[in-house]
Amino acid sequence: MNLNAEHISVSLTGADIVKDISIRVENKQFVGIIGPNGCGKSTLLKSIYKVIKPQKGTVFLGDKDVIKSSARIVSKDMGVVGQFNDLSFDFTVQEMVMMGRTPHKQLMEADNAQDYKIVANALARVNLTEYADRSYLTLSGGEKQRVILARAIAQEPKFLVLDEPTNHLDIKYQIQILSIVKSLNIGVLAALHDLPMAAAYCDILYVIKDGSIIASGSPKDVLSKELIRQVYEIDCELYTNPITGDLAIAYLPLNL
Ligand SMILES: Nc1ncnc2c1ncn2[C@@H]1O[C@H](COP(=O)(O)OP(=O)(O)OP(=O)(O)O)[C@@H](O)[C@H]1O
Repeated sequence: MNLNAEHISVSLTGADIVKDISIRVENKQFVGIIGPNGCGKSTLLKSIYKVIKPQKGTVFLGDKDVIKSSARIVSKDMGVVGQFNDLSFDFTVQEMVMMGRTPHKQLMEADNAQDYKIVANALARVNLTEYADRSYLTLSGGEKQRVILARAIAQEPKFLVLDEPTNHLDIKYQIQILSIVKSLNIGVLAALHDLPMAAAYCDILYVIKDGSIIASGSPKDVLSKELIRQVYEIDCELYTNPITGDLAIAYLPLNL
């Protein structure tokens, strides 16, 4: 399913945070958004998944107008793994993941055997089968992150938005989460911090600085030491990892 966000502008408390950004995710592409802390990645994603209403711009998922459609309608197609997933009330892991089934049910419709099967499969996918009866609030940050991904998988979305999905995760689970997301074979828009990881998993990268896109294209075309210096204010050398053949980055010390 294609996502087409055009001319998105968001101002918060008088400050222009997202400035006329357009982003396109073609069917089944994995598209990454990179940029330094505070550049507007989360704000842009929130305006795409309906938490913030942008002052200007349009968002279409397939032929559905995301901004004008109800959250319930959009959630039939769009899954979201946000940055902060804390709750005021406690639920079991299984209950949390079952919430992913809500968009597909009528009001008060009971969970059926098929829902339980989908939830069990989603938990297995993120290696949390044994955690089904655990209290969500007692989990570590990384375990919570995997539960939220399982919830999104149980939702069976046609498009997934991820805001720094590998926060809190150790290296094995960073790789696992991105590999699972890739294997879903649906359109993905993800804000990512780790540049080599973004290069390895994304078909297209958009680079944001101060609320504007300053570069976009394939990771190979976009990532250069000049761009990384311009965006992150750090010197580096890029090279090809001799073992994996992937892009690798050696960051050079800051002169403090
Ligand atoms: N509700 C708000 N009111 C005022 N300013 C806000 C609000 N939400 C976010 N901002 C500001 O907007 C800017 C962009 O924030 P955003 O969370 O989009 O950045 P980000 O690129 O996702 O950063 P990070 O990589 O640190 O998660 C920041 O300066 C932030 O302080």
